[in-house]
Amino acid sequence: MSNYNTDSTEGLRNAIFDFIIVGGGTAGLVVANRLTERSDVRVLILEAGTNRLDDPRTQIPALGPTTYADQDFDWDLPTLPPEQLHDHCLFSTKGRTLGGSSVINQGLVVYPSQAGINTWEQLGNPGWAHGQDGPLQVSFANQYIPVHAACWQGFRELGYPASADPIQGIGVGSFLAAGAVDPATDTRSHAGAAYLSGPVQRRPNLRVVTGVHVDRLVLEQDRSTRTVRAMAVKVSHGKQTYHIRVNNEVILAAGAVQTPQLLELSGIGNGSLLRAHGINPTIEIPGVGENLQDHGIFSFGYEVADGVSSDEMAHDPNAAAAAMAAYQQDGSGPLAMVPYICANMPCVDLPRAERASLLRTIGESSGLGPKQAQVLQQLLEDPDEPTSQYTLLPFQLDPRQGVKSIKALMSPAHPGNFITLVSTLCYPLSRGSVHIRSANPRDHPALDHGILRHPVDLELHARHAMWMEKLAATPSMAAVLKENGVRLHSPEPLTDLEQAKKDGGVVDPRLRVYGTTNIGVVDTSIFPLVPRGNIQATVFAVAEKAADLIKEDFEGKPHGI
Ligand SMILES: Cc1cc2nc3c(=O)[nH]c(=O)nc-3n(C[C@H](O)[C@H](O)[C@H](O)COP(=O)(O)OP(=O)(O)OC[C@H]3O[C@@H](n4cnc5c(N)ncnc54)[C@H](O)[C@@H]3O)c2cc1C
Repeated sequence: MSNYNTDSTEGLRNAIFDFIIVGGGTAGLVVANRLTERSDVRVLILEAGTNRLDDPRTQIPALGPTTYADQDFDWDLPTLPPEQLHDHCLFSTKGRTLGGSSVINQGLVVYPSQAGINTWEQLGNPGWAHGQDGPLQVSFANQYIPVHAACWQGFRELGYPASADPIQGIGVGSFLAAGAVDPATDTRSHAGAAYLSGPVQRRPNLRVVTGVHVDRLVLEQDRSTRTVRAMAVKVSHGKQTYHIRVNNEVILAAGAVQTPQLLELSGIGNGSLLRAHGINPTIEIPGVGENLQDHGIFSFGYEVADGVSSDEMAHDPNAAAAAMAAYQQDGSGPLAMVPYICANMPCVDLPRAERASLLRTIGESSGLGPKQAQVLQQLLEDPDEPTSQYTLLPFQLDPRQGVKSIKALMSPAHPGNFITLVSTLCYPLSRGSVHIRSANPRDHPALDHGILRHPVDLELHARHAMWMEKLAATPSMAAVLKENGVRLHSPEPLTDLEQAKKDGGVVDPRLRVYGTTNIGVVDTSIFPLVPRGNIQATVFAVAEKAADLIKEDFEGKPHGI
């Protein structure tokens, strides 16, 4: 499916690599690119999914949603029905293709706040603070329609004009989100395009193999130093399984759900849980798979007034054909990029006394460790930190009862034109978990997003939902919405598809799993605290920094280059 052939497993059985990267996704490709800048380091990327780098659905910016629930692109993982959501199932879309979730995501580039990222240092990770730069192409759309201007104006009417500096991550207020789109080609700039471009693909020291599922790491214990070393990874390819040996280090970059799964399958995790599944624990780290964080989103859909344009290409074949013709002619039109108006909003209608009593409950009713409770309290008390990110989506989301996949959520069920206002919690207090259900690597793990488990999250979600209604009622917004039009709303928060896990002790500040000498983790699973808003910019930044650390460590070794 791509000119870049990554199908062959020939010679892998007897090969040995300096680094093996598990997962050719967002973080994995960054690290591979940076490590292979040194020509004498041999790197292997093992990606379970497909290679669709040449597929138009991965190139045309607005076509990402056409890949959802398609097994060639999306793991479409099931989740546990949480009791606090009256047992409604949530769903979890995750990239299953070279480039990972960055290939299928919505493309918003939102920069984290300085205060939020700086808490990572407070949580015991020296050297992990706010910074920037990299080859990802980021640009602004130019396909604005009246609903964008109305929303922008609506925020102003409520006293929240453009924020001080969304790129530096300071202040609250509305902002125009950039998109991961290369303005020179009008194509999506995902991890594959930015970090696995032609010249990188041709590096002789980089091998990429897709369609190979990593089942577990093969570990060896050094009894004298009481440390564990990864000797190889066990992979399956069709009906075959084999071990691929590693010289230096295995980097786990399989994402927030599958990295903990792989650690547990390899014997690293909570001892009693592993034994219950017949796995002998090699290193007992109880926090593996715990502390899963999910922003959670609430959405309200509004039918727009007659004659106001929004998402006609989603339900009108003529509009879709016109959009494709415009894109093919000069990269213009709604397929080129979906522009997003966003706002970082504090919880404005929460009186000071109520806020104080709400904040007192932070540490009382959740699995938050004291350090996390402390930094979250600090962020929630900070007047310059938002508690929700609002986003205007110029299309229909219909979170009706019984919707079990993101594909159904995004398939227009109503004939009219719609917009959707979404509120996403910035710093959720609820915590979930992800753990294996069995020792079979093909069984999906038990995924519990934890959404709404903490009462503060429920209160903030509810108050932000009410404020979204205020926004919709501003004169500018009301002018573009249909009076008494169809309304679509979440019966409860959806997951926003982001998770991050930190357990107070799975990796050290150089991202190496405790008790091991050569197992690193580089993906969203190592975020100590999920940053506010959409997180891909942070994933790219973290992976860049991680690559520097890995190179430094490699060079510091006696056999280093
Ligand atoms: C639908 C959707 C929309 C999103 N929209 C936005 C947005 O607009 N803006 C934004 O900032 N963020 C967005 N995100 C989030 C962002 O894209 C992700 O957080 C980020 O890309 C995750 O990077 P990662 O490296 O942790 O994991 P991934 O990029 O998911 O990479 C993990 C890789 O590991 C592979 N893998 C897993 N298990 C195995 C195994 N056992 N063996 C081999 N390979 C394996 C997977 O196939 C995958 O390729 C969105 C995410 C999704 C899913």
